[in-house]
Amino acid sequence: MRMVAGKWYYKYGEDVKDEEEARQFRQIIKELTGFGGASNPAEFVPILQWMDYGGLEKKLKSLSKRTDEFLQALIDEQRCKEEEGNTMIDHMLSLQKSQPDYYADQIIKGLILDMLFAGTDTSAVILEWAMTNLLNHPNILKKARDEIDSQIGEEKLIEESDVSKLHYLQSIISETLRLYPAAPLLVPHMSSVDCTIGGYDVPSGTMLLVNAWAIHRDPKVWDDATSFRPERFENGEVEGHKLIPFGIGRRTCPGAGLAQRTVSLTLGLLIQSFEWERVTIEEVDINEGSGITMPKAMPLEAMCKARPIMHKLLFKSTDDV
Ligand code: HEM
Repeated sequence: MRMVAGKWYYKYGEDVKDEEEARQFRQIIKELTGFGGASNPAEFVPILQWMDYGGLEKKLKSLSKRTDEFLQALIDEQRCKEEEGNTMIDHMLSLQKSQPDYYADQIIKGLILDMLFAGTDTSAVILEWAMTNLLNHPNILKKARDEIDSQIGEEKLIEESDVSKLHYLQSIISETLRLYPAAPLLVPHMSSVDCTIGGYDVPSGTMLLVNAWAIHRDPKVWDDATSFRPERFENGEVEGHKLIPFGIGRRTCPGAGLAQRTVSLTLGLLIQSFEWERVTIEEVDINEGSGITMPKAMPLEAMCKARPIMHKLLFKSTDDV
């Protein structure tokens, strides 16, 4: 939310200007993510729709009203400020002046929600799975660290523009997205006309789910399908559409490039800056929990200590002061 509205809602202390507002936001996000993973029986048994089975529709309507009011208040607050800032809302409000029909408040609120839901948990989950697999495969972690040390050196931290040089790091991310796609069933689609898919007749208006998780682990499509082996991506492009963590076609994820850059940069910095170890001799648990973005069943715990580059850079920055 710092990028979106210039506010901290998850940090405690002096950076949180309004604790009540932060509490409200955290509550809204908690409820929205909870509903994101909920399945609604009424979508499969239409008769349940008119009796609002489980009260889901009523709860969602009340939550969407609170969310809408909260986001509207944020937009109004930014609009009333005398100085124009550098947040996402500021930029969209300035576009609203030149294109008022397109950048209506309703669209701005939708874009904020997109950023929050489609963009944050997905990237965080991928990072957690990548670190889990690196801790379970210390040889892969070492190879990634060696690549970073040889390509970037020990005098500076990785920057976004360096990521394209780190091919092995990117293979690790592709392999993580293959085995642990953050949206394992992509996003539900609906057939707009009668069609045939894989020999099955599908009437128009049918909900279609693509099981990317199963495609990514299909032994007919991948060698040694269930092993974590980033080397399989080292020779460049993957043929066909067998790797689809971001979907394909017109509704493919528009944040794919951003996600790949932020995940690569963050993972690269974690590897470059710290030595990582498991907290026990046993491998880190790789069971999948439930939820729309396929989290780990058990949150990752790991030990780390700063690598020499951190000491060097920290002392350098103290010297500069
Ligand atoms: C590792 C991170 C991410 C993964 C795995 C991911 C995956 C996906 C998938 C599978 C879809 C559905 C594609 C389909 O319908 O077939 C999707 C849609 C979408 N994603 Fe992402 N995403 C990620 C990060 C992001 C980020 C960072 C943003 C924006 C900041 C974003 C914005 C969106 C939006 C707006 C849609 C809906 C597109 C539409 O329906 O036309 N995603 N994403």
